[in-house]
Amino acid sequence: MDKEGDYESDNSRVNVFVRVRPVKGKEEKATRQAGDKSVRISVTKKSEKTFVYDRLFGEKDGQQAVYDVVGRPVIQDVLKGYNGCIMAYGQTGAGKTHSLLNMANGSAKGELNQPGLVPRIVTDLYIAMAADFMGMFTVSVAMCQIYNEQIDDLLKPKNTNLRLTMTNEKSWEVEGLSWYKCKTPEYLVSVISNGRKRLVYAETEMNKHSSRSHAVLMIKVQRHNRSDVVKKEQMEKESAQASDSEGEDCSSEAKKDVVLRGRQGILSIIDLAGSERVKKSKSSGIQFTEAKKINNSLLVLGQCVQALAFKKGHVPYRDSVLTKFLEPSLSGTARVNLLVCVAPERIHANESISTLEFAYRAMSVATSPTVNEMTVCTSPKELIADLASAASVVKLEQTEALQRITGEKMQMEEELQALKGEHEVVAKSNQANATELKDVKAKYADLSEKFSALEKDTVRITGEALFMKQDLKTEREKAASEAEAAHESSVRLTRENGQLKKQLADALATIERLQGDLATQQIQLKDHIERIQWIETSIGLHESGAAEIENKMQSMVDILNQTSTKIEGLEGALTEARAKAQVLGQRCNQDKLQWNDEKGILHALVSSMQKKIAQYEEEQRRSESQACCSAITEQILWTALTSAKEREIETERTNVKQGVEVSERRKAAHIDSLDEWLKCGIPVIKWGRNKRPYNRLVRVSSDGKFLEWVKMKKGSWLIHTEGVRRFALKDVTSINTSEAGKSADDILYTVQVGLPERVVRMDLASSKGFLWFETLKARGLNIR
Ligand SMILES: Nc1ncnc2c1ncn2[C@@H]1O[C@H](COP(=O)(O)OP(=O)(O)OP(=O)(O)O)[C@@H](O)[C@H]1O
Repeated sequence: MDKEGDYESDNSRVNVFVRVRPVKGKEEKATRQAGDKSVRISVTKKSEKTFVYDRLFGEKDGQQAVYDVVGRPVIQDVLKGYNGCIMAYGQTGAGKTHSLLNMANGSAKGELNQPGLVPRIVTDLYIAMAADFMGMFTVSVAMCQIYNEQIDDLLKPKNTNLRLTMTNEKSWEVEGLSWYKCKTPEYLVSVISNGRKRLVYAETEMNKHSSRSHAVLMIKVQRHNRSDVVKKEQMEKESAQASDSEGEDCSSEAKKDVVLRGRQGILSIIDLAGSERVKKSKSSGIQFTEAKKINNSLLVLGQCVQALAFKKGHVPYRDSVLTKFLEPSLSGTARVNLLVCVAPERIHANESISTLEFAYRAMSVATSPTVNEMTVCTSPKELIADLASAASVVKLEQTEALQRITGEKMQMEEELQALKGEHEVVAKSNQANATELKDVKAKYADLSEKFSALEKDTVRITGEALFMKQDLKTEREKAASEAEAAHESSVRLTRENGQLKKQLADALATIERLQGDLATQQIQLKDHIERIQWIETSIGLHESGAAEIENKMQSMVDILNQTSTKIEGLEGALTEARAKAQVLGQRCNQDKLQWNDEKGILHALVSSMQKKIAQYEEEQRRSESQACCSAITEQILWTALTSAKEREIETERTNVKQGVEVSERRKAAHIDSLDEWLKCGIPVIKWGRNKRPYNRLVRVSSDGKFLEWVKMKKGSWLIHTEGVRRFALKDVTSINTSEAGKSADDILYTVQVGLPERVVRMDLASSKGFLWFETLKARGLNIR
């Protein structure tokens, strides 16, 4: 078992790794990672299946992680002489090509930052070879695709429809497939990139760049051990003992009597086309045929894996070109790493489950990889030349390395020297500055001392000069008094005077000279003071920041002071405003009191008005009831006036009832008077909904065709001309009576006019009304 990081590969069976690519867009996920080896998948939300593999790569695992586990161990095996096979299997669009063939040179869109297994394998392969000095390596590459069950060479486009032929080792070989030797990784990558360009891709609904063929890349690595050289005769003896050994037949090459023993490993990297549901991929025409062939070959692959997993006697390798091609790997002589790619979306859950089941079965396929020994015949001369060239390469490398190291060392030394020089210059200038400062300070002290000494001298000399002047004055006075006092010694005195004058002139000259010296010394002193001031200024520059800050602080203090002054002013204004507010408040209180008074007056006014309104309403009620009384009185009068007529009507009714014949004249006279009464109308009181009485008059129109409901003027029995409602007498459907109360006046008359939907009711209550309506009825005026 090989160990890669925390993964231990198992060479006794196919190693299976599952990679779940990131989910696309906002699709719902059906897969869930459970640890670094198992994946859970659910078709519906309730059912969930768990599968365990050699390693699971989730969305966050990048290409390097996949390479470390799937790719790197296989390279080690191939370098040891085993055949290796890395195969990517999965539904279309699940990430097989992304994982295997993405090139570091960005030969396809979006590949640049995520190189897949192939470029990483190439790099590591050449690094491993360079580190193995005792090995002589030959790397060759071949590429082909299985497209519609046909094998085409990808490195030599004219080589199409190649045949698979059985080799001595009972495995299949692609006849006529071109192999290219690659001395450098750059060349190998460029060959692979060119081959990739010839792969058939198409855009489908499931994948914009869908592989339509199974892509096969084969890298053959031959390693001969420089130290493992045998003589031809010895080799022949050995091969006689073990006749099965692979290798070149050197018998025809007499001069090549030296044999180099070695090993050969072929690494096959297979990017299988993805299985697809035609319904989903919407493939049609050529793409439909391609999909059918792809699905069929993958089906046979599944059957082969199933047969191998269950160790069945027959494995249907020959049922498809793909399985024929894969037979050497699947039958166990190679180390096989299967990378199964899965799409995580729930819409692909069924396909993903089939893929995971296939992968799970593949884990049971047993392998027992064997080392491929091989020999190469060569002559001692060739061997020596190879060793010499290898040695020269190493020497060249050594020389180059030495040169490079020496160059770097020299450069570093130069840099060190330059740094040292710079350091010295800086140190010197520091020292010089310190010395200069010291000198200047000493000079300053010296000059200060001299200056104070000069000052003292000046004071002393000035004092002396004053004393001398004083003495001279005294002497003159003395001389004058003496001249006056002793005329005779005037000559002597004059002479003495002259001498004294001379002494005085000398003294004055001395004073003048001393004064000149003093002035010169003062100028020098001034110069020195200025110099010292300049030095002090330059030294004080460092302190200027502090001074500046102090100034700023001072200005801030000033601002603060100004602000406090303003605040004080504002406080004054505030006090003033408060006083004003107090005055206003007082005034407001006064106004409030006044307003309260006015409010009281208003309240009194309102209550008096309310009283007046109540009085007025009372009066109105009284006048209404008076009107009502007058109406009743009038009714009574009316009743009295018409009682005679009533009696006549009664008689008439009795006559009508008894069928008594009334004389024509009498009848006419009576009818006339009745007609008149009907037209005159009957006053009625209508009680409104507001419980108030309203005066109304019910009469028959002058043409005798209408029943009129006449509105009276408010509170009187005067007819309101506009308030007449007319109902055609022919429409009066019924006049009913009902007893509303006990007295005759309480009888309610309901006059119904028109159809039921236009019913107008006139409710009248009076005995006179009864008579009136009875008369109307008796008159038989169209009443139905
Ligand atoms: N692990 C991943 N990380 C990011 N993108 C991925 C990953 N796997 C696949 N993809 C993206 O998904 C898309 C389909 O991937 P890819 O072409 O490799 O699928 P495929 O399995 O080779 O499909 P087909 O069988 O149709 O060729 C590509 O755009 C690819 O960049």
